[in-house]
Amino acid sequence: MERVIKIGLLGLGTVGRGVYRILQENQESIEKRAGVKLEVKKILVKSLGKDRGIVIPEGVLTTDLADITSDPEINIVVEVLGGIHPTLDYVLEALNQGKSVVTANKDMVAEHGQRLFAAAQKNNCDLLFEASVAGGIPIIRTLKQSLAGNHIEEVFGIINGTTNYMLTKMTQDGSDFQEVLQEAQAKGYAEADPTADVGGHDAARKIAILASIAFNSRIPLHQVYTEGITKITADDIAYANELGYVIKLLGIAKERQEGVEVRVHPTFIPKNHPLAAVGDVFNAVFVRGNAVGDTMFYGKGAGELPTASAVVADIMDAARDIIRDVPGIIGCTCFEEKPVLDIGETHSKYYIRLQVADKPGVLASIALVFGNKEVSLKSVIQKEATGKTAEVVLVTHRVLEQNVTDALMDIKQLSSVLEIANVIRVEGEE
Ligand SMILES: NC(=O)C1=CN([C@@H]2O[C@H](COP(=O)(O)OP(=O)(O)OC[C@H]3O[C@@H](n4cnc5c(N)ncnc54)[C@H](OP(=O)(O)O)[C@@H]3O)[C@@H](O)[C@H]2O)C=CC1
Ligand SMILES: N[C@@H](CC=O)C(=O)O
Repeated sequence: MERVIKIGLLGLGTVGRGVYRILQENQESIEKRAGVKLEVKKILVKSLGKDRGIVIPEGVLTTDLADITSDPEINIVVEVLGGIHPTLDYVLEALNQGKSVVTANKDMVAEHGQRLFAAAQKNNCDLLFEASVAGGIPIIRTLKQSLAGNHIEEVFGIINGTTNYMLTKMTQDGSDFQEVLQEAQAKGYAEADPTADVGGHDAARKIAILASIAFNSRIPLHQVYTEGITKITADDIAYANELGYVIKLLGIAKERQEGVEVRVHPTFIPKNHPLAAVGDVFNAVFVRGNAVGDTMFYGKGAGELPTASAVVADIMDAARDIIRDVPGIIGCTCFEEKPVLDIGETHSKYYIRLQVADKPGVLASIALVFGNKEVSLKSVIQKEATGKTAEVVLVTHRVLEQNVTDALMDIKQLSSVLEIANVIRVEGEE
C-alpha cells in the first residue's frame, strides 16, 4: 500500500500559503524525490472565514491546535505562525507528541533553540529551520552538512530582505523610508511587526542562528550588537555614493582567539564589493571555512515562494527520515560555550558625520581629539558651510571601536560641535 505522510500546517499567511501551493503544484516530483506522498491534513489559522486567495478543501482549516497535535496520523508539523507566544508552546506540544517540526520562525529558534532542540532529541524528532535564515537560500543545511568538515572563521552578509529592498529603493530611486517600508509590507517581506526588520532585530536573530551553527556554540540573542537602518538619511546615502560606497545592513560573525564577535549594523561597503550588487529583496551570505576558503550564497531572502521553497525542502527531509526511521539524526544539541566579545573590542573603519560651527580651527580641534584616542583619520571633508554651521564628514582608518566611542564622547563636549549626526562602520576593504 502507498505510504502517505500527513502534515499539519500551523499558519496560512504569506509563507503557509506558499508551502501549500508548492506541495500541490509540485506534488508529483516532490513525491518521487521524497520517496513518499505528502498530504496536508489540517491547517491551523486564527480566522476560518478569511479570503486567502487559494482553494482549501472543506474541513482542512481549523482553529483548534489539538486537531493537529493529537492526531496520530499527522507526523510532521510545519510552524509558519510566527512570534513566540503561543507558538513556542504549540511547537513543544507537537514535539512532545512525537511529531517532527519544520519552522521558519527565527524569533523562536534564536531565543529558545536550546529548549526546542532538547525536546526534539528527547522525542527522537527532527526540528528543521532552514527558512528561518535568508529565505530561499539553503544556508543552514550548508553550514550543518556541506561545510561540516571546515573550521568556519567568518559568516557575514545581507540577511534581511525588507531592509535590503528599502535601502536599494532609497539609493536608486531616492524613495522615502516610510513609503518603501509599506511597499515591502505589501509584498509580504516584512515581519508582522516591521520594527523587527528596520530595527535590525530580525537580522540579529538570523546572525545569532548562523553564528551558533558556524562556531558550534550558542550565541545569546541579547549579546548580538544590533543597530537598524532607522537613522540612515538621504544625506548618508549621498555621501556614501560620493565616497565610493553603498550602504547595506549586514550581519557579521567572526571567530577570533579571544571569542566570537557577532553584530548587525548598517555598513558602508565599496561599490565594487560583491555584496554591493545584491539589491532588492535578495540576500547573500559569505562563509569562510579553513578548508573550502571563501564561498558566497545568493538568493531571495523573503517572500512567499522563496521562503516556502526552504520549508518544503525541510518537510521532504523530515519525511525521508520518518520513512527510514531515523528522525533527529542531525541535531543541534552538542556545542561549546564561547565568549561573545563586546562591540568595543571590534575593529572597523568609521564614517562620521558631524554638524559643527562654521569657524576657523574647528577641524583641527576635532582631529586633535581623535589623535589623542589613537583614531587616525583617512579623509576629512567639510561641506555645506553657511557661515554659521557646516557639515563635516570624516572617514577613519581601521581602529578599535572603543577608541572611536571614547573620542566621540570627548568630541560631543566641544562647544564647536553641534551634533554627531551619524556614525556608520565601513567594511569590505583593506
Ligand atoms: N514573510 C516572509 O518573507 C518570511 C517569513 N518568515 C517567518 O515565517 C513565519 C510566518 O510568516 P508570514 O507567513 O509572513 O506571517 P503571516 O502573518 O502572513 O501569517 C501568519 C499565519 O499564522 C496564523 N496565526 C498567527 N497566529 C495564530 C494563532 N495564535 N493561532 C492560529 N493561527 C495563527 C495567521 O492566521 P490568519 O490567516 O487566520 O490570520 C496566518 O495565517 C514567521 O515566523 C516569519 O518570521 C521567514 C522567512 C521569510
Ligand atoms: N522580514 C524578513 C522575512 C524573512 O526572513 C526579511 O525581510 O528578511
